[in-house]
Amino acid sequence: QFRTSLLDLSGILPSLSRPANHSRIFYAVMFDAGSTGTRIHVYTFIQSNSEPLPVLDNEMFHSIKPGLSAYADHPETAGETVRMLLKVAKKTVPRLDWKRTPLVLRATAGLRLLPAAKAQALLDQVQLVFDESPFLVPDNSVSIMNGTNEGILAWISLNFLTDHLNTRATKTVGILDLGGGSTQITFLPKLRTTIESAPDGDYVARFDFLNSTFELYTHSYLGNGLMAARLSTLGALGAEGLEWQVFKSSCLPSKFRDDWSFGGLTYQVSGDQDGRVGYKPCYQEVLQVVKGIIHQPHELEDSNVFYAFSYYFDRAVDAGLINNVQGGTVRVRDFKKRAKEACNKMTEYPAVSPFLCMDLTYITCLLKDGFGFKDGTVLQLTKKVKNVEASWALGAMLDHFHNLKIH
Ligand SMILES: Nc1ccn([C@@H]2O[C@H](COP(=O)(O)OP(=O)(O)O)[C@@H](O)[C@H]2O)c(=O)n1
Repeated sequence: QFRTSLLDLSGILPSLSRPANHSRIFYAVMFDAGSTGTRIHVYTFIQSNSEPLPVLDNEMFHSIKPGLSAYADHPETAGETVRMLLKVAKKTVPRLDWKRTPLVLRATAGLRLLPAAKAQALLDQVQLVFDESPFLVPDNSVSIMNGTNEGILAWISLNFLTDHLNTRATKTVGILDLGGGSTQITFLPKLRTTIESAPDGDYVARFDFLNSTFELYTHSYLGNGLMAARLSTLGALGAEGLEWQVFKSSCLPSKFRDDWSFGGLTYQVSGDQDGRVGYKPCYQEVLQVVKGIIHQPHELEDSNVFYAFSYYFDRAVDAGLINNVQGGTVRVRDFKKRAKEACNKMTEYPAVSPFLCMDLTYITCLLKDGFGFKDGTVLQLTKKVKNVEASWALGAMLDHFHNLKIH
């Protein structure tokens, strides 16, 4: 059932279709509970009488910061966030459709990084808000998604939106997702060796499509999202004594000092007044977060085109590499060039964004010394495709309706 559905959707998705005479509109709501924010995606689908399956007509998107994990010690406030976002669903979905419109929430790295009991308390609050709502609450509507699914579902979303999942398509696109807590790489290998030489564990995943099984290289690195990487670089990940410790880095302007929060904790951070500052020492620091942790897939060069989104997109905008609406293509060496500029300009304090040097250097290091991309590799930086968010959320909605049997 999924095959035909996905095929059908992918063929017609690009155009904003008008409902034909005897067509029915239906809605579905996906919440993305990320480490840095919570987002709602309200999808409008059209089911026509003549077609067995629906077409994606529209996505309504809204986000709130910070993420649910910021309320680890106040779970009711997390429920409040979701209740606020539900207003978007109430505005978008006509009242008569509420009771058959499903609500689903999937949490990612923010909740994965919390102690299980604290994460569960947050999910319980969300469940309460869902149960009180006038919408349809399916079984398993609130949960933490595993990293493999996060990578695979984002791959499905992006390939679906770029028309690479139809029968005529001969190639697919890879995805690079840089979240706050975790980062994902997913692509369809051309070479058997890529699968065979992948480490044991969660590096290969499959799902069925078009009479064949797609076998993807995919991995989610927990702790290698951009915000978690900042903490590791500062030596603050899992540290004690946050009240009195000041975490220093050569990636920050030397005169900079501030409080910085992630995952419900606040850290005092500063530049290194006496030590070295700039791109080179910074690269050595961020390398510790990447070296020996990130696996280099066997094939990357002249493999698929990679779509990069989330923080890859945001930081490329901050660095002036791309337009914040259209996105565009950049090479790995462009990130490197801007990282050097940002780091070697830090003496001109106050810097506009004190973490730009660290973030751009980490992205450069992750791409080169982490995944093993070459300086000349081209990345397609994307925020939206055909007005739909580049994210795992659409793939997760398709999985909800059609059970993609990811394994
Ligand atoms: N639909 C979305 C979801 C995330 N993002 C961006 O992705 C980054 C962080 O992702 P996240 O908070 O979900 O992190 P993880 O929990 O996945 O590690 C932020 O820059 C968000 O603004 C986005 O631009 N659009």
